[in-house]
Amino acid sequence: MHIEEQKVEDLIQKATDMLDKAYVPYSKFPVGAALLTKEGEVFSGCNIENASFGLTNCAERTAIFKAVSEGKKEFEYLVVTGDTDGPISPCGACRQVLAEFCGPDMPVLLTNNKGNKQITTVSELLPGAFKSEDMV
Ligand SMILES: O=c1ccn([C@H]2C[C@H](O)[C@@H](CO)O2)c(=O)[nH]1
Ligand SMILES: [Zn+2]
Repeated sequence: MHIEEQKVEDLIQKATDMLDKAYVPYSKFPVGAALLTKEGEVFSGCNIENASFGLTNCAERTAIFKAVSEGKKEFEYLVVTGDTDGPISPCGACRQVLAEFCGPDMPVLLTNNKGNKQITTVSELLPGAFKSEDMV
C-alpha cells in the first residue's frame, strides 16, 4: 500500500500537533500518532499518563481507540512521533493492538522531531502476533 507524499506529510504534521496535547506529568515524554482510515479520515492520538503508571495509554493506542470507538475498523497508514534520538519505537502493547486492528502489511512510519524516518509494517513490528484466528 502506497500513499501520496503529501498525505504522509499531513499525517506527520497531525502526529506532531498531538505532542502539545499529551498528558505526561510523569515521564515528560510526549508522543503523537496519526492514523489514516481507508475512508481518508485521520484520527490522531497522544499519550495519556496516570499516577498509577501502568494505566498509561500510549499515543498509538489512543489514536486506534478513538477511531474504533467511532466505528472505523479499516486502516491504511499510521505515523508515530516523539523526541527520540532515532525513529520512535512503539511498545509491545501497542504492537499487539496494531496487530488486532490493522492488516499485517499496513505501513507504519516511525519518526521523530529531528526528521528521522523509518518505514515499517504491522507484521514487522510484531512477527507471529497472537490473533483471534489462532483460538480453536
Ligand atoms: O511509542 C511509544 C512509546 C512510548 N509512549 C509513551 C508511554 C509513556 O507515556 C511515555 C514513556 O514511556 O511514552 C508512547 O505513547 N508511544
Ligand atoms: Zn505503546
